[in-house]
Amino acid sequence: MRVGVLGARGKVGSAVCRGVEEADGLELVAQVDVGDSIGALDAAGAQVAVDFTHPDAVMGNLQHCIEHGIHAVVGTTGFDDERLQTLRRWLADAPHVGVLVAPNFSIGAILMMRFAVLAAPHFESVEIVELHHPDKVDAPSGTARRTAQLVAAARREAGLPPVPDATTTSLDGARGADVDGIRVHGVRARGLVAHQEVLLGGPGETLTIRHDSLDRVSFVPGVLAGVRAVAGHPGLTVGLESYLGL
Ligand SMILES: NC(=O)C1=CN([C@@H]2O[C@H](COP(=O)(O)OP(=O)(O)OC[C@H]3O[C@@H](n4cnc5c(N)ncnc54)[C@H](OP(=O)(O)O)[C@@H]3O)[C@@H](O)[C@H]2O)C=CC1
Ligand SMILES: O=C(O)C1=N[C@H](C(=O)O)C[C@H](O)C1
Repeated sequence: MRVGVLGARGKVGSAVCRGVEEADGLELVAQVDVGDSIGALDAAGAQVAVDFTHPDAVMGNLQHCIEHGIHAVVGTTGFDDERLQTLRRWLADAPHVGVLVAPNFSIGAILMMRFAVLAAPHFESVEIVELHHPDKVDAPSGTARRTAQLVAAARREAGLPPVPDATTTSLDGARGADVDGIRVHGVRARGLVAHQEVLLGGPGETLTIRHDSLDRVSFVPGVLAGVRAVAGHPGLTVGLESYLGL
């Protein structure tokens, strides 16, 4: 399978390029970064494009891929409902093309989200703390947003009331961002890569579910699994977990 990488000189993109080069049955045919033409994908006959670029760049890249019949595996963050709807509209005109958008490709993070969903109905309180390197441009992280949305849905389904919080006076930001009623806190510090805690609380106990990506190689096996599977999943898929049956 012929693979092109967008954001090829970036922190994750460069790890993905190495992963593709070392993988059986995959051929790295295009490496595109700022200043390069995205047309290099079509010129090289790429069948799948992997995007780890920037929230401001990813939609333009995906429009190009879909129009040129190139499947896409997307790690770049910044996807809200409106962007996902736009992708679905573009894909309706290209029914054979598959696009996978995954907020996190590491297996540990996917399981952390799954465990959080399992635990959510059993605890009165839940908050999320995401911790990242200070070069990250978006907050909260895509993973934290997705976790909060999934946890909120699990709580709703279980008929839980809103998370208790007696705060009536606070400094701006002191209680974090509100994502579907779940508080999400962001930490940025040199030395960190990508980390998240889901803190659940009930009478007399807390449960903390924590995941740490200590190296960006943690994302590569999931990306390669996405690359191998995306052509068999036409249309839009959100989250690698659907491909893994989780
Ligand atoms: N889903 C997941 O598992 C993960 C997702 N991410 C997400 O992936 C994205 C990239 O992260 P990271 O690698 O750390 O960031 P980096 O800034 O290290 O890499 C992004 C690269 O993309 C380049 N770039 C920007 N715009 C374009 C464009 N239009 N075409 C081609 N290349 C472009 C950047 O160039 P320049 O520096 O010159 O702007 C840079 O080289 C972020 O949104 C991040 O949140 C990160 C880790 C895991
Ligand atoms: O920017 C990063 O580094 C990461 N971005 C993704 C996110 O926003 O969730 C995935 C991971 O947390 C690393």
